[in-house]
Amino acid sequence: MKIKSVRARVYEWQGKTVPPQGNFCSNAMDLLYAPQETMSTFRFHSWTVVEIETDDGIVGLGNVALAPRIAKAIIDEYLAPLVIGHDPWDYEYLWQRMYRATHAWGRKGVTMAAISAVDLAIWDILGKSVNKPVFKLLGGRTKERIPCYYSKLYRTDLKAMQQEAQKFLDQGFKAFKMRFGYGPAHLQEGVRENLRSVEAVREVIGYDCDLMLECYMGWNLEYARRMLPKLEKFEPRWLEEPVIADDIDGYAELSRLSSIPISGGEHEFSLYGFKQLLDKKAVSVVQYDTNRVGGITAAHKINALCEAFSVPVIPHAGQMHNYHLTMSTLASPMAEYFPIFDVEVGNELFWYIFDGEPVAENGFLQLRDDVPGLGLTLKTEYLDQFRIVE
Ligand SMILES: O=C(O)[C@H](O)[C@H](O)[C@@H](O)CO
Ligand SMILES: [Mg+2]
Repeated sequence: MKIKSVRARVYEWQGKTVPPQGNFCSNAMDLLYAPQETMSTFRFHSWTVVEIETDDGIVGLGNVALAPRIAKAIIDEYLAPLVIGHDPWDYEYLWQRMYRATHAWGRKGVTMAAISAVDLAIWDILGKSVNKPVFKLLGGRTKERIPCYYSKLYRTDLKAMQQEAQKFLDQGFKAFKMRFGYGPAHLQEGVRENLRSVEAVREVIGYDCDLMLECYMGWNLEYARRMLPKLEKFEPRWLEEPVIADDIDGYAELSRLSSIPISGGEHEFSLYGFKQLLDKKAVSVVQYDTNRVGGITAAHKINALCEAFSVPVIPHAGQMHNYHLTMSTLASPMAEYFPIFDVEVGNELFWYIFDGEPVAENGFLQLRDDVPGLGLTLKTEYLDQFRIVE
């Protein structure tokens, strides 16, 4: 079998979006004087879809949501010529070919995300060619069902956050991730607001549910040092991305300092990036995203590394490419889950592009043994609300 063609198209959402609310999620821009709404930099309203076809007509689907137009250009210009004409079963060779050919400028960030999208499509082909779901090629079924956590609860007025938490508690979720709205720039009032929002959510879900706290790189080491002792009484499962991804020593200090597990990884790339995080004991929960980190080829290796370090892997984002990695290893106890919502930040856009994504039931997800490959097809229902860039 040989790869015959690689097609990368950008799906740009033109439909309704929920306007960004002020302080709905602390983020890396908050520390700068940024008069415009700071989350505008972190809105994922377009997505690159990769379709790889083999000479015997199998089509594999991949996807990438970071800098989609740039990712498409990298795929068209650099990555497609490196894989066309080759056997997709030589996936390690093809991964190394893409990684090494772009190494001078691409080891992390959008190039690694583009490599991930091509790699996902290759694995989709592998599964389809042997009529097996991808997780069966990685280690098989390690769980009857995948526990997942409800991930949204962007900061808004406390009553609305409590109603949202109640709604999904009633749907059987036992774990919830909420977002802080404030960071160092918002002074003591922001500290108080942050604590009040955690208290409000805990009031609804109680202490028999897990609560994860998301900073999305919006704090810094000094602020996190001040906040951690104040958060201990809320028994968070983890505190996520308190500092920017490059501040690995900052992560390591916070991990040493507090009993609250520090999580991160959605902005880290490649096996080597995670070796560094683990060697420095920077995180207690690893959260790579398979469509960023280097695809399934890289994520599978990182799973093994995390198993050796006894650090759990709970991939960023509830999307099919991550579920196959979680299903196939005991190192990954659960998955993140973004329910279907009106398009807001864009985490939910996946639902508008693909069919096949499992819907959570009672806080669990299921992957089927009889659906080959990744298990996704391209949705047609919302096609008229996208501008497609060929
Ligand atoms: O962990 C997450 O889900 C990410 O950080 C979100 O995608 C981002 O939108 C911030 O909430
Ligand atoms: Mg996060």
